[in-house]
Order: sequence, then C-alpha cells, then structure tokens
Amino acid sequence: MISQLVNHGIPENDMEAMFEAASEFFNMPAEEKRQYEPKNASDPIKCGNFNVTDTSNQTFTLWRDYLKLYVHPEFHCPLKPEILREALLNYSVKMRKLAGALLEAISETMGLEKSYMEETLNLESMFQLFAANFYPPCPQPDHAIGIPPHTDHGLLTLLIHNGVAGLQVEHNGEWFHVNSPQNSILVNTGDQLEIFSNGRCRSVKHRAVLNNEKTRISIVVANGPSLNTILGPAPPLVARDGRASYLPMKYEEYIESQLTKSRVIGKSLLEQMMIREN
Ligand SMILES: O=C(O)CCC(=O)C(=O)O
Ligand SMILES: [Fe+2]
Repeated sequence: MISQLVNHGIPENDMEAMFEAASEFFNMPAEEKRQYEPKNASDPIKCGNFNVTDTSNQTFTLWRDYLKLYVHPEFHCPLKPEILREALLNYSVKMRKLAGALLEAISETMGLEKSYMEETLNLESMFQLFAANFYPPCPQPDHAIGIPPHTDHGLLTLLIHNGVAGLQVEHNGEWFHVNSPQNSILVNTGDQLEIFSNGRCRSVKHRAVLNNEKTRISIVVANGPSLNTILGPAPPLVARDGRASYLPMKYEEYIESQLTKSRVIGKSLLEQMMIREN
C-alpha cells in the first residue's frame, strides 16, 4: 500500500526548510561530516556516502549521501548547519501527528478502536527515524543505484522529494515510477504494519534510481512503535482470521536483525517472520 497525500496540512515552508537544511548539511566540508561516519549501526546520528553494499542476493554500487537521525523519543541532531535543529524539531513533530492521525484511521478501517494502535504499540514514545538522501547526477545511472530494493521496517514512512523523480515501487515483479507531485507527501507502509495487520496492509518494496542530469533529494521520516514493543499480529484480527500469519518480535530486535540476519539467510526479515499455512 502506498498513497499520496496532497491536502496534508503541512505548510510548504516547513518542507522547504528541510530541503534547505539538508542541502546545507551535504554541502559542508568532508572533515565536518566525518565525525558522523557510523561506528555502529545503532549510532543516533550518522552520515555516509557512495559505497558498495550486499543485500540478501545482490551487490550494488550506491550513489548517494545520507544523513540518518533518531528524532524520537530522544531528539538527536548535528550542531551544524545551525538551521537544521529548529526545522527538524518542527518537522518531526508534525510528521508524528500526521502519522498518528493516519494510524488512527487505519485502525478504524480494520474495525479496531481508533486508539487501538496508539495504546498497544506505545505510540506516545514511538521510534522515529529521520533520513535525508542526496543523489547527485550519475554519469552512468544504469550502473549504480540510489537505494537498492527494500521495505521499510516501521509502521508508516512519510516521504517528500525536491521535484526530481527517482522513487520506484514493485508491483507483481515489475518496477513502476512513483511520479508524485513535489509538495505531496508519500505514505509508505512498512513491515511492522504488515505484521500488526496480519497481512492486510502489505509492506511496499521500493528503491531509488538515478539520473544523469539533476540532483535528487528525498526527506524521509519513518514512524514505528516504541522500541520495546513486542509487535505481532493484533489479537482481534488473528481471532477474525483464525490464524496468525506472522511471528512476533521486539521492534528493537527487528531493526537489529534486519541489518544482519537477512544477509546471512538470503531472505528478507519480513519473509522470515511469515508463518506459512500447512
Ligand atoms: O529516495 C527515495 O525516494 C527513497 C528513500 C527510501 O526508500 C528510504 O530512505 O528508505
Ligand atoms: Fe525506504
């Protein structure tokens, strides 16, 4: 499930402030950014760039700079550029409210109480991850990739971009461009929502491709349950369906396992969580 919100109530200024702050960050000298090179996968502030990565069954040359920050329940932000802190605090609060409202509506659509997810998944202390992705023009766009195919691990990811196309989603084994308008917010369902909904909301496989003309920037906020939530299919949905289709796991462990297990086993973590029918 992927949807596009056009009337989302987030002022254009708030989005522009994020693009400006992210561009300033990426344009800082390399020495300034080096302090945030990741030492551990769980560092709350990290940035990095072009490299080669192995997913479960392929090796990719990546063509992107990224900045990843844990912004809730604890707020982490680099000191520079100075404009980033205020813009990000404001933006992350608004994205949290929007994600909360969407999750209430999704709860109701599934026949649950409006506040069911908020209460059972401890959304008050939801784990929120911010990412800015910067993809410069690539001379050979077909020989590298911005982000390899993946699903997001949280509940809902909210994404905006600077008007340059690049995001693609997979449907029935084929890749399709998501040509969303510049000021819209793209809503992407993640693994935790697929598990919680017992398969009603599918986690969308997506990737970012490159071009040789324009720099693309995407600003992503991933909203998940609290890190200590043990998330499994919602019991009322399991009762309705007659079976649970997924195993439960603590969200914090899920994030850690996604970084390690899928490479070893050769299947995505979400596939490993599925309980097949005999
Ligand atoms: O840049 C994009 O459009 C995709 C970004 C993305 O999938 C991610 O950061 O998880
Ligand atoms: Fe993603």
